[in-house]
Amino acid sequence: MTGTANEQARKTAEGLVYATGFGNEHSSEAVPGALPTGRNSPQRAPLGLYAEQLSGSAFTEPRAANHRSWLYRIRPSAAHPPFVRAEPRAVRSAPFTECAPDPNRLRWNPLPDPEGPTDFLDGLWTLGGNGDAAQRSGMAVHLYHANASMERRVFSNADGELLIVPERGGLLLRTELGLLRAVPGEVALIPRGVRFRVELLDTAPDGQGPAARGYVCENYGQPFRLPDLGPIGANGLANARDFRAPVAAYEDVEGPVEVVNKFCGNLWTATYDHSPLDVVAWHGNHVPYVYDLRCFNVIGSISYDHPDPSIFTVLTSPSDTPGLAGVDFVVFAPRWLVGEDTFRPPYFHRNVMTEYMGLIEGAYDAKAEGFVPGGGSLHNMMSAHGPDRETFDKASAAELVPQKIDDGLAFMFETRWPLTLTAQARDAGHLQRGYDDVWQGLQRHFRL
Ligand SMILES: O=C(O)Cc1cc(O)ccc1O
Ligand SMILES: [Fe+2]
Repeated sequence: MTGTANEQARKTAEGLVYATGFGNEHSSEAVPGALPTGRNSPQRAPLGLYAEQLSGSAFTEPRAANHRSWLYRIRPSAAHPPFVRAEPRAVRSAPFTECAPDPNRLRWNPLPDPEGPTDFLDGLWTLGGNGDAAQRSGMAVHLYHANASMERRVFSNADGELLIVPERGGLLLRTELGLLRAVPGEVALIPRGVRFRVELLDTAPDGQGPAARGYVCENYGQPFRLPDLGPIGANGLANARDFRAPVAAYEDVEGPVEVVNKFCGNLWTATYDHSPLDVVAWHGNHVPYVYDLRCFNVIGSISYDHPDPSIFTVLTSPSDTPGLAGVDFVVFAPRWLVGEDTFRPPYFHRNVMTEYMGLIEGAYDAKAEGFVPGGGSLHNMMSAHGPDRETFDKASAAELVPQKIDDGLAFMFETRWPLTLTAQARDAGHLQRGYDDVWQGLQRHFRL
C-alpha cells in the first residue's frame, strides 16, 4: 500500500477546517485549480481529474429538495471490480420481519463491549426499524460499539443517510468530501452513498486501546432537513450556521482497499486497487455535516404547561403529508424550566408516533433510574408511557422555582410508523426485564 495525502487529509482530528451552514452550495479544492470554473464537466477536468456527479435526489425534484455534488477525483468511481455478498454480522435492514411488532414498553442497557478487535462497521448492531430500504421509506435504529479504527476499508450506504450520535469516544470520519470530527455531544450526518471510513480518537478508560459507542439513525426516506420555524420566526432551534461541512481532503493511495456497500438491506463487498477517498475538489449540497447539540437554541414555555417535544426537533425527514415526519431527530438539551402551576417533566401520554430514545450523558428528566447513557428505550405507537413513579411523585410536590435542567443530554428518533425489533434486540441479554415496573405503585389519589 503506497500513497500520499494532501495536508488536510493528513490531519488527525485536531485543527480541522470546515465550511459552515446547512443546505448551502459549498465548494472546496484541496489543490489550487482543481475545481473547474464556469462548468461542471469540462472536456478535460483540471489536473487530469475525473468529473463525477453524485446525486441524493431525482434530477427533477424541486430546487429546495434537490441534492447533488460534483466530485473531481483521481479515478472515477465506476472503475471497480464486481461486488459480492458479505456477511452482515449484526446489521439488519428494513423490512424488519424477524419479530411481530411489540406494543410493550422496552428498555435496554448499553451494548456490551465488543469481543475482539471490532471496527465501526463490524460493531454496527441493529435494534429495529420500519419501512422498506428498497422503497426509500422508513428508518432503522442501530447502535455501534468499536475498539478499532476501520483500516483499508470504507463503507457506503446506498439505502439511506446515516445520523451518527456518539455516546462514548470521538470519531474521525474520513469521507469522500473531507474530514469530520464527531465527539459525544455532537452528531454527524453522512448522506446516502457518500463513502467514509471511521477512525477512533479516544482511548478506553481502562487504557485498553480506543473505544467508541453510540447510536445511528438510518433514514431511508427524504433527507433530513431543518424544520420550518413557523411563528418562532427566522431564528432558533438548530441554527443553519452551526452545521459544519468538510473541506476537500484526498488520499492518493494505491493498494487493496475494501469497499463495503449496503444495498437494499444486504452488505456487498469489493476490493478496489486504490482508495476511493480520492476526491481532490468538489462542489455541491450533497455533503456530510457535523453539529454540536449544545448549539441548539432551546425554546420552551415561559408561562405554563409542558410543550410537546416537537419544539426540540433538530432535523426532520418529511413525508408526503405535511407535518408527518418519516423520522424526526429531537434533542433534550440543557434548558430552564419556569412553568407556573405546571407538571414540568414530560407528561403521561400515548402517541401515534413511535419514540426511540437514547442518552448521551447524565440523566433524563422523565426517568429517575434505569435509563442510562448508551442505553435506550422504545415506546411504540400508542404505548402508554411518561414519568416513572419517582419522577411523578417528586415533580407533583416540587416547589416551582426556576429550575435549570443541565445534568444530561438525551435524544429521540421519532418516527411515523411502529418500529419492529430484530430478533437480536428482542432476545438481547442487555434488554431490561421488568421495565413496566417503573410505572407500578403510582397511587390512586382520586377523591370526591
Ligand atoms: O416520552 C418521552 O420522554 C419523550 C417526550 C418528551 C416530552 O417532553 C413530551 C412527550 C414525549 O413523548
Ligand atoms: Fe414519549
